[in-house]
Amino acid sequence: MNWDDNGPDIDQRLVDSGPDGEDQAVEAALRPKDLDEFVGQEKVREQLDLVLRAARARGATADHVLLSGAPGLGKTTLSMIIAAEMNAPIRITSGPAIQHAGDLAAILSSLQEGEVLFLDEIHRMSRPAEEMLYMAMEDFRVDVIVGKGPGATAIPLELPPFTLVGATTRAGLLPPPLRDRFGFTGHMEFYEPAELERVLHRSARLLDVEIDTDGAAEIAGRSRGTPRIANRLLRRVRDYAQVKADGIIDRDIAAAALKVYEVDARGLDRLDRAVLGALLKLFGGGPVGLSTLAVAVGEERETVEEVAEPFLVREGLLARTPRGRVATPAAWTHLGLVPPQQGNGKIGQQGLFGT
Ligand SMILES: Nc1ncnc2c1ncn2[C@@H]1O[C@H](COP(=O)(O)OP(=O)(O)OP(=O)(O)O)[C@@H](O)[C@H]1O
Repeated sequence: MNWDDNGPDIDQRLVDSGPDGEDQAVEAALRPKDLDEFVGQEKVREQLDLVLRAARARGATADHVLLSGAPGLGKTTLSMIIAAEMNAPIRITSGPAIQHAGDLAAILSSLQEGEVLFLDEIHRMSRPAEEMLYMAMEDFRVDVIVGKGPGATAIPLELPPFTLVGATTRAGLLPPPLRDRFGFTGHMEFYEPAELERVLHRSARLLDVEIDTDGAAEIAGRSRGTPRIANRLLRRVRDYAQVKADGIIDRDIAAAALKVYEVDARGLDRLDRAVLGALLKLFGGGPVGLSTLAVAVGEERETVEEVAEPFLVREGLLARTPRGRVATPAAWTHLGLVPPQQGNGKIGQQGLFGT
């Protein structure tokens, strides 16, 4: 198995919150273009609106903005909205693409006045680049080092004022000196089902797909609080509706389509249910060690820990304890099983997709 610091390399899952090739093509068309169109995230939206309005009123460049939150919640989208609201161009790059301070100097020195620089995964930048960024953010200046060893000289380079929008999945990973240089930090939360329904209705309109209220609710409930996943599920349900029905998405069509794609009523997929199923059926709900659980489902430890568990924990279906992994009562209910003290872990009446 390939395994880099991005996480385990398993087949792209329908419920993965990272982008896939098809997403990248479609996402551009589905991105809200201004703050009014951007669904949910009320706090971040309201605060950002103030920051941007004030900057516009002063005729100044907006303060640097840090956006933290899980993949697919709209950080890239918000950075584009910031540029649009400031009527400024945007440059998009990412931490892993900037390994040398020189890479960053080249980008910074080519920015136009007022330009927005979106730096995704800012926590994965190299240390020398990060240190150059401190000075660039604060003084709009960088020192370019020319030559090596004792003869090396630092040539100061003035930069035009710009707005840095940094995105990170975990603000806690940023060194405090970097975090402190952002004038505004917005934490993006997972979306409520009702908000995802609004995202879905909007996307369906743009994709020219007919969907009713119940159909949108059915997809929203399975989208793990993430607009990217909601939009991806919508496209798969649209395919099903076109091939198997009249193209209109209602609750039954959405449920039938997502049964085919093995995404259940709470958004768990085959891997999630395999982990949960093993924990319940083979180990009586735990506690069981991670390695044992991984062997039981035929996956790597990292896959179970990094890919399946975070959502199961977030959903309150699994707990990580010092003695091992433990299923919660909700896990038994979700898989239609009866906890041992009530009935020795026998399979109950409910089917997996009906719960
Ligand atoms: N609030 C929202 N309203 C409507 N659509 C949204 C919203 N947030 C995200 N989306 C849609 O979800 C998709 C993913 O959003 P985006 O690329 O901005 O996420 P991200 O947080 O930058 O993810 P990553 O960290 O993986 O780059 C886009 O198609 C975007 O249109």
